[in-house]
Amino acid sequence: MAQSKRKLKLSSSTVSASNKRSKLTHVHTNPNDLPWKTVSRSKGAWLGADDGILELEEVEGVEVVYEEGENGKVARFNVLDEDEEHAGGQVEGDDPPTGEVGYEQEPGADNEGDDSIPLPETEDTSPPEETFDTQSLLQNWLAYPLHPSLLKSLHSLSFVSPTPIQTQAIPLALSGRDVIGVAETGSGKTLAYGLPILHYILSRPRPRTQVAKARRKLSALILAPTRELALQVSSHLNQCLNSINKPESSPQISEGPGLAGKVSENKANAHGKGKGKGTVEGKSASTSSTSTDNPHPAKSPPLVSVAAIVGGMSSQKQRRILDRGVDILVATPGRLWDILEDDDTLAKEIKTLKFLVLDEADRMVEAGHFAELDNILRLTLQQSRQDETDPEFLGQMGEEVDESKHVVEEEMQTFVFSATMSKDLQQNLKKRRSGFKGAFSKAGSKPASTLDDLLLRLDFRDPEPEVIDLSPEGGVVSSLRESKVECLSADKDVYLYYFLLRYPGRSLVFLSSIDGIRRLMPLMELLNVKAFPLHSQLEQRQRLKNLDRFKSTSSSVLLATDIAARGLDIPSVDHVIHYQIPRSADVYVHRNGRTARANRSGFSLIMVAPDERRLVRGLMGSLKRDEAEIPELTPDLYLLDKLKARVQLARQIDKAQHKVKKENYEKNWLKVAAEAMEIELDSDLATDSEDDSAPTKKKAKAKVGSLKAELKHLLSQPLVAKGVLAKYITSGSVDIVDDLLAGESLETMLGVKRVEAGSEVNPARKKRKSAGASRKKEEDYEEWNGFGS
Ligand SMILES: Nc1ncnc2c1ncn2[C@@H]1O[C@H](COP(=O)(O)OP(=O)(O)OP(=O)(O)O)[C@@H](O)[C@H]1O
Repeated sequence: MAQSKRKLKLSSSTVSASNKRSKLTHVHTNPNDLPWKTVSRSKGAWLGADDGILELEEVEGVEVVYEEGENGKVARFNVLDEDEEHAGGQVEGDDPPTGEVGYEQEPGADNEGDDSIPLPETEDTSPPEETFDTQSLLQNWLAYPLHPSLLKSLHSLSFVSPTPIQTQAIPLALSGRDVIGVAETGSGKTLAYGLPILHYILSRPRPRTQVAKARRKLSALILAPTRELALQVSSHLNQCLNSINKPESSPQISEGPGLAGKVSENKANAHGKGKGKGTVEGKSASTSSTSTDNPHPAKSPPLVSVAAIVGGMSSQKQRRILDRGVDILVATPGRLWDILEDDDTLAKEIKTLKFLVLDEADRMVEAGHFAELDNILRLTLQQSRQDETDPEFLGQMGEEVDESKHVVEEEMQTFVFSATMSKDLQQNLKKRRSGFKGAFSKAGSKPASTLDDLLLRLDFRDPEPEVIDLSPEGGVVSSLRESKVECLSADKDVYLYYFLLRYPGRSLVFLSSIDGIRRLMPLMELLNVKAFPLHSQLEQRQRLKNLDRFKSTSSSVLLATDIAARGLDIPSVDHVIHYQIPRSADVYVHRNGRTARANRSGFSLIMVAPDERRLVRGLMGSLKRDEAEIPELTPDLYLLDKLKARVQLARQIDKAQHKVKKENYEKNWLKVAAEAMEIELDSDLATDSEDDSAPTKKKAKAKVGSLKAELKHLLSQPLVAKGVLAKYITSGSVDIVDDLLAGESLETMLGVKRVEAGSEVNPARKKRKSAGASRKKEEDYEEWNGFGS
């Protein structure tokens, strides 16, 4: 039920009123007599329609004193003179650190342990500071004893409740257990392990001044298979730290004694006008002055630092960041191992980690990181285990390892998370005590796969790591609508083009090879489709740039290899298209997982050529599903046919352009080679390579020009649906006026209604068709011979 809410906000000056020159002006026993002010609620404070609060009021400069009365403790409210209250040395424009207290506080309750926490600070243009009541606004998080600053961050991110994997993993992780978490794509696994790590670091008393002086000791290592995923994980964690790392909002990692110290440090920061963020890939930490007199404020380090170490980016810069020390390191195994080979300090820190996380462990093995990963994991073994893995040691081994010999400073916790992990592997991991020996001892049975082998090398300190398996049946999330389209390989371009025009949105198209992307890119460009490539042969800077462009362009296409299949959290991907069949069921699940994330809806389409049907059947079989269950998308063959001409023309242009480029390259090469060898080229060849107006070149260019003009003309013609008369839209067999007036018509296809892709699929067949029926289907298919190339 909607209600008004009142908050009593105490400033530090009121908490320690006796130390300051505050002047008591009124004493009230009825809270309604206090000078309440209505608080305007900013967008950031919106928690959904059912947060139940219509109006929020706050009161400032009030001291609460509890007095023993006849019926127990009663609250008395001392209202302080406003001017006097701010005369406590507070710097202008700087909000004092506040200790807000819920109005409905139990008499006698201690202010320090109260749940109410300040809202995150905003930039200079911020509205009056707001308060909220954790009890009612973050009640779904209350069961978890997370650091108050983290709760504040969750609120500012509008993460009203934990996701199911977070609900299960966080308490276990907080209680020191090792966790193996398997949950559907987009279900919030990063914070399922990330929040306990941040909580641990934030809860250790560490004043900012100390943070600035000493090199930080690495607390957590998160390993991810791809650069993009590693960068994303670090930025996700930094997102939670944004308000925490601001010097003004939290001068100490944990609330310790010394409120006065807090106040003075905040004042100093206010003079420096510093506001900062966490460190990602060397991005600047917070900038603030530590002295009010310093005209050149020094950079102040973030309270918790997270760094990403990935290949393809300046390793010197990454080494510099590591030299300063970080709390959380997110890395791809390859680059990390490169660095570790010359960085003994870091290697030592890895030996005494508090948290080791393997995100998407199964992909890490596929990505060919086995050797590096294995080397890194060896560093995390307890000493006796390291001996155990040593080949020389193996030869001598035959006895039980004496666990009591281990001297462990602080037990490392291990978290392994993925959306796909076989049940067998989960069981093996759980029984890793015996499995571990099995993996290394000569007599032990061999692990089932490389992944089993690798994961069995993980040195869980927990005798029985907890396995949480929330993976959905069949591997796909319930908010995803899957579909398929059957077509000849040569027609996939036309079908893709049709799909992109018919269902505008953000589409992620997966191809199995980089060559395929290189072939499709120019076609997309010629057809005026906004497409960006993403594959491993692009420079890292370009990869990130393309990802950013895709994220920020509402109707665009990302043509990607499977480096984009795992973990990438791109908001609002409407469609995932499997242009080529994924090579395994896991890849199918992860590719699909780029859409329909965090309970949003999504659509996936798999393009199946006749020779790929067997593969798809196998793929679905591994997911314990029937291929016939996947509904078919029903393209409009009339429009498809019309698009064929455009695609064919684009192909011709591309071919002609390619030929010109190739000839240029060859001739240039010939010229360079001839010069190097000091020989003279045949006159024809020499003229051709130098002169742009040479007849052959001229001819080729003219051909490209005329084809381009033809395509331009075609693209300028509206694509008109069957039965629609473009000139007389109220005539013809289809009346499109209503749709046009309602804005429901698709601009690129006249007479075609704007609909979601999911609404144009044939209902799924529950059971495999009878032999006769499937023969009929094959015949239909033969009949529709496609477009050819
Ligand atoms: N408690 C929450 N409430 C709302 N959104 C959340 C919550 N936790 C995480 N999210 C958001 O959900 C999205 C998906 O989270 P995340 O990337 O961690 O998923 P994932 O399970 O790791 O996915 P994948 O398996 O594809 O890697 C992110 O945008 C994240 O910000």
